[in-house]
Amino acid sequence: MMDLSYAQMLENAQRNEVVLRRFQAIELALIGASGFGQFLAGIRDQLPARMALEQAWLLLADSHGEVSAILGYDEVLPDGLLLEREPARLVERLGELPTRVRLGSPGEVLGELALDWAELPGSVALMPLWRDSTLIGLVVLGSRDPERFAPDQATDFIERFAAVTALCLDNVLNRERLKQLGLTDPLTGLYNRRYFDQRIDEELARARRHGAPISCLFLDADHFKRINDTHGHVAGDIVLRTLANRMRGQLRGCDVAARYGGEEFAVLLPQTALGQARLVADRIRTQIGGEPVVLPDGRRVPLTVSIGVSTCGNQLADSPMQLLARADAALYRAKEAGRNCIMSVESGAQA
Ligand SMILES: Nc1nc2c(ncn2[C@@H]2O[C@H](COP(=O)(O)OP(=O)(O)OP(=O)(O)O)[C@@H](O)[C@H]2O)c(=O)[nH]1
Repeated sequence: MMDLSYAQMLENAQRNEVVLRRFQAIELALIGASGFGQFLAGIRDQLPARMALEQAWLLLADSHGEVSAILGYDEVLPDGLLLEREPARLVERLGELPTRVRLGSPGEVLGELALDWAELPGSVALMPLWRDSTLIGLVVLGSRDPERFAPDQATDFIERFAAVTALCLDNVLNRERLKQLGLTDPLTGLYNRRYFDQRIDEELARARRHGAPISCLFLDADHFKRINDTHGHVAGDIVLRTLANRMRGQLRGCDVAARYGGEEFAVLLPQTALGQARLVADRIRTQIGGEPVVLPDGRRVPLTVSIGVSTCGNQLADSPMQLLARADAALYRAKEAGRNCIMSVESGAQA
């Protein structure tokens, strides 16, 4: 008896592990989506493929047509996407405000919400996407199998997945908003210099108010001209994109990373003192230089970066210009010192 229940527990745990891994794989795709198109493909294509489902829909609350404007959709929407201009009507059709995941037959779960199903599913899951007490959208998953989603099943994994999806959707819409406002760099998806210059003023003022340190990194690809000359400009662009992605992977959500010029990048690290900023810089340097960039045709391009670090410490008297100028001067010293290294300067010190 004991053995049997233990075996069952083990089997359940193993099954849960597999489901969790599948969700995590999709979450990674959603987190990494650089634009709304990729995000939608994650929901519409990858989610059903990985979870062995037939269909998935994304419905977005689109009050005042803001989402359509950001995404540039007029009449024609991509497959798998619906926009609801009057979100209150979504709730009306569902019968109640969906605060939690719902599982069951299409009638039970969706009420009068009509989706253009290719084939009416046997059972569905409805995931409400909430951000800051606002329902920003819904994901509806459909399975041919009537038993697949049943009202009495545990929903912990799907709830968690819904929370991550909502966060990613919010991010991706914000990113699209910024793209539209011309504050991101189209090649790398990082912020552009205009945005960075604006944020450095705000962040320095905030650091002053809170008496918190703030650091700045200036980062430049080494011998980038040689990369362009050897492999061509298109390859150079791929290398810059890879550099940006590798850098982004080492930063926190509150850090501000921008493409400052051609092959030059700037990062603001709020609440970060010099020692910590050097550690971050070294992580970025190691990550970028760790492996060559592999081009689509298989060519491998070695890549390193030099980084200058500056910090506004206790006195916080620096202007944004001074913080930037010191990081730039430190970067120059890193180049002088042979590249693929980090140089730093603290507040008040000469670079
Ligand atoms: N592919 C590509 N190249 C760019 C872009 N922006 C700038 N560059 C190139 O980046 C190169 C920068 O070269 P340099 O400033 O001489 O510096 P470097 O070769 O990186 O050498 P060091 O910085 O001294 O290590 C130039 O050849 C630019 O044309 C871009 O968007 N795409």
